[in-house]
Amino acid sequence: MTGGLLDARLVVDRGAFRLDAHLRIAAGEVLALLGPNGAGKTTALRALAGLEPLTAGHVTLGERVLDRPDARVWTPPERRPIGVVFQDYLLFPHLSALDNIAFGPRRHGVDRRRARAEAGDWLARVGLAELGKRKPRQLSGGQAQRVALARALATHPELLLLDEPLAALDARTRLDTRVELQRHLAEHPGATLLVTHDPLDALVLADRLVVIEDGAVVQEGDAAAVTARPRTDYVARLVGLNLYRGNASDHGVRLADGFTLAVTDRVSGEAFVAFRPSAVAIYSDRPAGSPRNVWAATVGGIQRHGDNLRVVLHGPVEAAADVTPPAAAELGLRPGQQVWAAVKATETHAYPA
Ligand SMILES: Nc1ncnc2c1ncn2[C@@H]1O[C@H](COP(=O)(O)OP(=O)(O)OP(=O)(O)O)[C@@H](O)[C@H]1O
Repeated sequence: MTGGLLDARLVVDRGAFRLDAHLRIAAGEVLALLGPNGAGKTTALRALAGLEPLTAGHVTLGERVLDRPDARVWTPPERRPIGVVFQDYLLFPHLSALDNIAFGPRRHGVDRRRARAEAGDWLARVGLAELGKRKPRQLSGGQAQRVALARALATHPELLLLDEPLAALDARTRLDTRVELQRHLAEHPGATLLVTHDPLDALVLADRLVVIEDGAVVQEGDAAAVTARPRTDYVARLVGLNLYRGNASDHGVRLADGFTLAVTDRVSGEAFVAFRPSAVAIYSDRPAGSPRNVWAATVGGIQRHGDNLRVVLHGPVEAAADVTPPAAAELGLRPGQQVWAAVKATETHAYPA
C-alpha cells in the first residue's frame, strides 16, 4: 500500500459490544471488510460516515482530521467528503432517478442545472440514461443499486463506503452488477471500503481484505495471503479449508486433544494446519500403510456441495470432506456411520500461529 488516504482508528462502545479497529486505505485502493454477523462491520462503516459517534480514536482523510473525540474534532456526515451506498440503497422515493443523483452535487453547493447535467452523465455511465425520470419504485433492484452508486460517486468522494452493495440482488443480477461495480471501483480515484459477507465479492472487488470478529481485526492482507493462511475458523470456513491449531514438533502438529497431524512444512511451536475438504479421503476399512494421517471418524451431516457431497466427520480431527456422489454411494455414506478418514501429509499446509 502507498500513502494512506484514509487512516482511522475506530473505537465504538455499544454496551457489551466494543469495536476497536484500525483501518488504512490508500487512494484508489478497495478494502473489503469481512466478518460474521454482529462482528461490527456496519458499526465501522457508520462511524466513518459520522453516523455513529466514536468513543475514541480518529478518522483522518488525507490531511484532514474529520473526527477525533479527544481533541473535540467532529465533522457532521454531510460535510465529510464521503459517499455511502447503503445495503437497501435508501433512495429518496419521491425523487426521480436523475434527481436522486443530482441531490449529492446539489448538497455540495452545485447549482441545479449543473447538478442535473452531472447526474445525467452519471446515469449514462451506469447504463441508465433512459431511466432518469423513473421513481425508485419503478426500478429493478439492480437498477436501484446503480442509481445509489451513481449518487454516491457524483459527489467525487475521497472515500466511498459500500455496505453489502450486492446483497439485495438475485444471483443473476448480482453477477452482472458485480462486474460493473468492479469497473466503477477501478475508475474511482479515492479510497473504497466494501463491507461484505460474501467472499466472492471480496475476492473479485477488493485489493485487500480486513477480517473483523467480535469488534477486533483478526486478519488482514491480500486475498492470496488470507486464503493461503487462515487464522480463525471463520476465515477458514470463508475460504473453504479445514483448520487446526496445535503445537509443532519434528513429527507433526499435535492438536489439543492429542492427535498429531503429520505435515511436510517445517514449523515449530504454536502452529496452524490447514487442508482442503477434497484432500480428505474416506474409507470403510482402515487403509493400509503409507505416510498418511489416518483416523477413525463418525459421519455427521452430508450436504450437496457443487458437484460433490460435503461430509462432516466427527472424531479426533473434526473435518469436512468432499466426496463424489459415486464414491458416497459406494461407501453407502449415512449419518452416524463409522468410517476411516485419511489425509496425505503433502496435502496439508502448516504455518506459525
Ligand atoms: N443500536 C444498537 N444498540 C446497541 N447495540 C447494537 C446496536 N446495533 C448493533 N448493535 C450491536 O453491535 C454489534 C455490531 O453490530 P454490527 O451491525 O456493526 O455488526 P455487523 O458486522 O455489521 O453484522 P451484520 O453482518 O449482521 O450486519 C452487535 O453485537 C450488535 O448486537
